[in-house]
Amino acid sequence: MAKDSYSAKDIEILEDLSPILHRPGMYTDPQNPNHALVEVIDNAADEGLAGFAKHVSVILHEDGSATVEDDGRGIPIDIHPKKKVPAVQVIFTTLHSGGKFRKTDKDAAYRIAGGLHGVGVCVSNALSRRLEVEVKRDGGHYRIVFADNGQLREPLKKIGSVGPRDSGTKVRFWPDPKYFDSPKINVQEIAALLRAKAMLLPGVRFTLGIEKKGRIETTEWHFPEGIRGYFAEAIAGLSPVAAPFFGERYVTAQSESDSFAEGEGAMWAIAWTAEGDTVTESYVNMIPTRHGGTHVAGLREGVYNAIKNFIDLHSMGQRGLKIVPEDVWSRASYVLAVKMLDPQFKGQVKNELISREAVKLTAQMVRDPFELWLNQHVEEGKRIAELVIRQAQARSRAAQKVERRKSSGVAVLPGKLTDCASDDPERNELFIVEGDSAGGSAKQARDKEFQAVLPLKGKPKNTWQDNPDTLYSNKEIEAIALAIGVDHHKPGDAVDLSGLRYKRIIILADADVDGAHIQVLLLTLFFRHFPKLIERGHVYVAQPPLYRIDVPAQGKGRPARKLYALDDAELESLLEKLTDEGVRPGSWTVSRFKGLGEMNPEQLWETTLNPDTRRVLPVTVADGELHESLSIFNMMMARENAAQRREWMETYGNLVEADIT
Ligand SMILES: Nc1ncnc2c1ncn2[C@@H]1O[C@H](COP(=O)(O)OP(=O)(O)OP(=O)(O)O)[C@@H](O)[C@H]1O
Repeated sequence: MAKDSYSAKDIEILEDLSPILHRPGMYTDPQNPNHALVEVIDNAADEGLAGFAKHVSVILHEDGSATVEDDGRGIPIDIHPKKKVPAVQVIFTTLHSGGKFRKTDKDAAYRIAGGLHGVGVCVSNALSRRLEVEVKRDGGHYRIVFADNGQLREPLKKIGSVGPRDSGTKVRFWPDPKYFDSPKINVQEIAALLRAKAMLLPGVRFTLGIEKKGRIETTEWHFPEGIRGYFAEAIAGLSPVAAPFFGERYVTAQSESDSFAEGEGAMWAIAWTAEGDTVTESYVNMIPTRHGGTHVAGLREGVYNAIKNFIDLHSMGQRGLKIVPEDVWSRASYVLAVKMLDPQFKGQVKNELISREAVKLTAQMVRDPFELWLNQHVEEGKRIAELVIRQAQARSRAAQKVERRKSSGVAVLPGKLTDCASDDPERNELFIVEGDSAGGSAKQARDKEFQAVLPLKGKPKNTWQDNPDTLYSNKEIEAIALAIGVDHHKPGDAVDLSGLRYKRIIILADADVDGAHIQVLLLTLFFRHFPKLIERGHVYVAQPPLYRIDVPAQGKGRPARKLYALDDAELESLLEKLTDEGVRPGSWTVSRFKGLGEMNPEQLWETTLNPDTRRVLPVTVADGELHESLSIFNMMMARENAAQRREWMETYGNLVEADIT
């Protein structure tokens, strides 16, 4: 349990404020003030998660302001040792100040929490005309007020006394309309959020009051049965083919895991329906992840493996019919709530989880209990399996149709291509890889089922000037065209893409100068001779990491970790973050990958190939901008444009960082 001597010394500072007002879009969703309110609610809920708050109340006032009150420990008000002002003032005015960084310490003020960057309420304060905080703790009732986008208006003052056990925080703020497209808080979204938090924290009462004509109408959410009651309401109206499967599993001191820390794990509810919409909700440390992420990928993986085993065990499979994860997943409705020490989200709005280890964590937690459940509920299991098999049949019929169409214009596939097993172009991916050695690693690491590899020998030709008639005289270029199944064309041509053999064509090159050159040459080929593939979003560039960081275990509370960084900037910020977490600088080892060939298959799979955990950049052009991109290519790639190119480099060259290692 987190310690309860939570005070100013627990509040650490990483950086000074102000960037929020310059670039609000980087810190908040400018549609409406919901995100600013959610940050305040998340803090109150984190007090509930840490075991202190029992009631969180939200009131939306008629004047557009909102109040959030909790009965947790109260924000510390003592003088901050570094800043020499009360901690509560530091928290609302200093970016990256908070009590949630230190995860390694078993008695840190918060171990598992939705907050992590120490940015949240600074955003709410900076984007407000006025913000008032009241804190009750240690027998005193205190108040501090900010105004005009985060300026201190009334310093912290004791305004009364309270009983020794009375504690908590109350924040009221008036969003500044000039930062939002609409100044109105979206009530439905807040209600859904509080409802979900009530399900995730069955011991905490959540209420939402709406002020109308001076009176407050209050709704309360309470799910004594937690996720069961909540999920039953969520799927009411759908008819699942079998009873929902509920489960909950966390790493405990006894069940020591070598990859995960005590308290990490997941809770879930899942059911399958033959038709209708599906419910798909996911949370990380009680933060809703509207766009899902790696934890959802882990649930999918765990559930897929369990069902596949069940189908094999009960000999329900059919010859030649392959079950793929999508068959299991497309009709699943679920609510998933994961707890982890150190989640990484895409951006401060936290809509999507990107922590790679969440895939393994969730899959591990879910798989065994689900297999067990299926085998204890064989009838239910069979009905789910039948639905999955029907999905697989439908998918395979659709793919066969495409295959038949394709085989009419038979072309021989290039000998260098290591193709995938699946015939379904909707799933399949082609990696165009630099060099035979990297090609070999990619072949070992890939999922043979849907990932094909085409290794290139050395640098591909610069095809900018090539005449379409002679394009294929270069064997490498011909191999690419044959593999993808689409003929070269010009912008604006009516192109038949029905022969396209892969939905994604991914350029995979080393993260160095040669790799960048190869990327440019291949992009030149696609932009110049296969522009439709770019317009339709089929071309991607893989982003293999440049660095690997091995972080040793931090006592019993935190197992050893393997982290990856894309470039120097990411490496620097990762190391800073580790230091903030309390990891001793220098206790980690950083290794630089010299090339793709240096990664072992498992690393290459995890960082670059696995769709759930890899990083790839889609190559896109905005509508109507293809011609502009082409003219830049023309300047860069055409032989006769050397003078123009030099001029461009003299003007913009300083913006390009040369990698000269
Ligand atoms: N209601 C509250 N009760 C107790 N402490 C609070 C409360 N609200 C904020 N705090 C303290 O203030 C700190 C800063 O909060 P803030 O919202 O700025 O960042 P965070 O929650 O740490 O991270 P994030 O930027 O991801 O939201 C918290 O870490 C916590 O220590």
